Amino acid sequence: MRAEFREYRRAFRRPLMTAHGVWSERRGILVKLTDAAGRTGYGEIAPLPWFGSETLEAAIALCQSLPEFLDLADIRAIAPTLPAGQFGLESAWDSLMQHDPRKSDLPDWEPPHLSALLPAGEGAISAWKPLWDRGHRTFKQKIGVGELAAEQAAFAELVGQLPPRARLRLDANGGLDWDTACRWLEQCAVHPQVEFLEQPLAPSQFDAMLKLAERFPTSLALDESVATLAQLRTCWQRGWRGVVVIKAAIAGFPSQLRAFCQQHPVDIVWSSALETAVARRYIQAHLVQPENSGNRPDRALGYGVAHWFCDPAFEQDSAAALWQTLTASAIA
Ligand SMILES: O=C(O)CCC(=O)c1ccccc1C(=O)O
Ligand SMILES: [Mg+2]
Repeated sequence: MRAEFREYRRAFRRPLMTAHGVWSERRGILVKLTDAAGRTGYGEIAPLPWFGSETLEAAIALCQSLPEFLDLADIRAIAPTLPAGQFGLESAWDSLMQHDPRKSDLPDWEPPHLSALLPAGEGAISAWKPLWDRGHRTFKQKIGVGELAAEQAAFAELVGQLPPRARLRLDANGGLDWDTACRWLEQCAVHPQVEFLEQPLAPSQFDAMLKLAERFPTSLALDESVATLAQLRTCWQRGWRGVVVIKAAIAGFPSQLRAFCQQHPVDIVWSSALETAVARRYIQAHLVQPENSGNRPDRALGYGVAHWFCDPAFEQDSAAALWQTLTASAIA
């Protein structure tokens, strides 16, 4: 299998504001595998170092270290310290092996609906209605970005406006401490539209997160704590039975993730790492299936972030066309 790699770098239309700071462009790598018969498979390495994956530099070094002609053993040997690399190479391999040109690779079941990401703070108040009118029923808002009092005032206004059957996810990206997490959960307790509070505390605060989950009625979700399959395994072994947000693009080998999800009744929310359509299509076709979605195949997908890139080529379906636009940035 001949392996080629091209780097990409594109701005978002609007930056993602989280407790980690402002993120305004995505960098990553497209992978192209070609077999002796000329069949191709594409994959994407989309690292998220602030989330716990490898850096782009480490991913580039991986691409440079792989042989030009590789087989499955070379892919399986990619170190667990390179989870986005494991995903990108194995998904490219799967795409080549499983691609049947007579068949669409779109799932043959109706996937759960998409959660729409709202701006942080009071920006959400004018943003939710047009999204509701477009059919979104689940929303997500970042918290822990600005000042607590202002964020809680905006939250109260937002939940006051949302129809009772709307669902709202709050995502703190690990930016709260015990006291502020309690103050948020007190607010959430009186607003049944809140589906869950995502990653209130830093991943190092696992035991405190278990305690919080016991103390308040609102569900908690882990995200940064379960960035990779290895972390998901550890949290499961340590007793986490709440929601887990899975960003498959940085979680490691998709085959192992699939096996884990089929063997354990995990309450999964599949979520974007703001990857391009290349990884997104693979994830939606090969992972977001009822049999891989633990006990809750009805959770809205964290993929309501389409059109996040300025460059429309990054949202389109054809990996081959996107590959062509990146000719100038081949990794030698
Ligand atoms: O999960 C979603 O609904 C949207 C995706 C999202 O919020 C996200 C996107 C990129 C990086 C981190 C996160 C996050 O969940 O923290
Ligand atoms: Mg999150």
